[in-house]
Amino acid sequence: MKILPYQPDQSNLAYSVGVTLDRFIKLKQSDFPFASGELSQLLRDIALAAKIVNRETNRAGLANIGGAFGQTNIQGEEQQKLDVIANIRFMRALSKGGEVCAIVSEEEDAVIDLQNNSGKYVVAIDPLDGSSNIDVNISIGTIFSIYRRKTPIGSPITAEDIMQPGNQQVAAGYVLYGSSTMLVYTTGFGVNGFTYENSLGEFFLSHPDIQAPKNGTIYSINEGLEMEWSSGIKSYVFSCKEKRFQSRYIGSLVADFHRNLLKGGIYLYPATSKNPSGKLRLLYEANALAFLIEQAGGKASDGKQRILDIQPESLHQRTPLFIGSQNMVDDAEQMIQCFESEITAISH
Ligand SMILES: O=P(O)(O)OC[C@H]1O[C@](O)(COP(=O)(O)O)[C@@H](O)[C@@H]1O
Ligand SMILES: [Mg+2]
Ligand SMILES: [Mg+2]
Repeated sequence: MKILPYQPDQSNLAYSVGVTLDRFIKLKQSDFPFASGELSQLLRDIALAAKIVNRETNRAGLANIGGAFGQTNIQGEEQQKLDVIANIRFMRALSKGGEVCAIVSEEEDAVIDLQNNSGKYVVAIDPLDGSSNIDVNISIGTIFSIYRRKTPIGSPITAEDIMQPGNQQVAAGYVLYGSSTMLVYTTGFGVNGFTYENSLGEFFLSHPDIQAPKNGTIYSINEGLEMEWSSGIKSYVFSCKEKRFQSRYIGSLVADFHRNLLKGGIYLYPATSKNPSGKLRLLYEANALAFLIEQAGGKASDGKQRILDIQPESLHQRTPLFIGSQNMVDDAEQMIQCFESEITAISH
């Protein structure tokens, strides 16, 4: 009986499909000798729900799942059907998985206690990001943050478990439902992106160890709100125009963030009279993207402080957000603070 050592094929006849997300999670888990596999399973549960929501988004136009749901959420925003569907899908996957004790969702007024005595993790989630783009076939996403609970497993959920600053995240990521569907995440050891291969039903590693360029030439801001900008924001955006930077704004945070993460750029959503604390939510939008951008060598600020150091006070609290390439966010912060200190000086 002949036994030969396996020789990987060199002919390139069958191209390598790459590393699946499952295998990657397993490989990365072995980096942590004391890992018990729960976080790995939780990431798999999120990936499964993402595959289902991906299918729903692909056929949103066909299957009468486009359009408004006919209710508003606690933020007073009209819920889209896909907001509600995505919320149901992620809730179900997270509750069935068994790793999670509580969920904070954009679409739920209160904390959802899964009454799971063995659940170690708290998840904050924006099930469907970019809702205004659902019906017009523009990229949308899902954003998630994962924390370890602070109180003993099995004890009642308390504010201590929920109101954790972003620097306590153990993992965070997003799913982008675009021309291709991608899942990008970090567990605090770099950022990796996976592309969904529909026909195989698998996410494959396509963007290993993503690094955000220190500088960029793209700025993303809703210019329709210019009348409400502070002079610091006006002067920063003007400086971008002077440098002939490109203005790119999709109106889906995940999609704008993803482009700027790969190409270099800055996304700005400042405070406005309509949203004096900014529009984006700290717990399930800003914190996750801030963890990712820092892991990729970029920066995230509210104009004054690091997003990840903000102590949350309410579930759906908003924050101004300046996020992207390190040097661009530094510049924006400097301009914002310089104008604000001038205004303070004048007012005294
Ligand atoms: O329409 P505006 O004011 O520019 O706001 C767009 C921003 O609001 C959001 O749609 C808010 O997120 P949701 O769609 O999850 O509510 C972001 O994705 C996007 O960046
Ligand atoms: Mg959102
Ligand atoms: Mg949303």
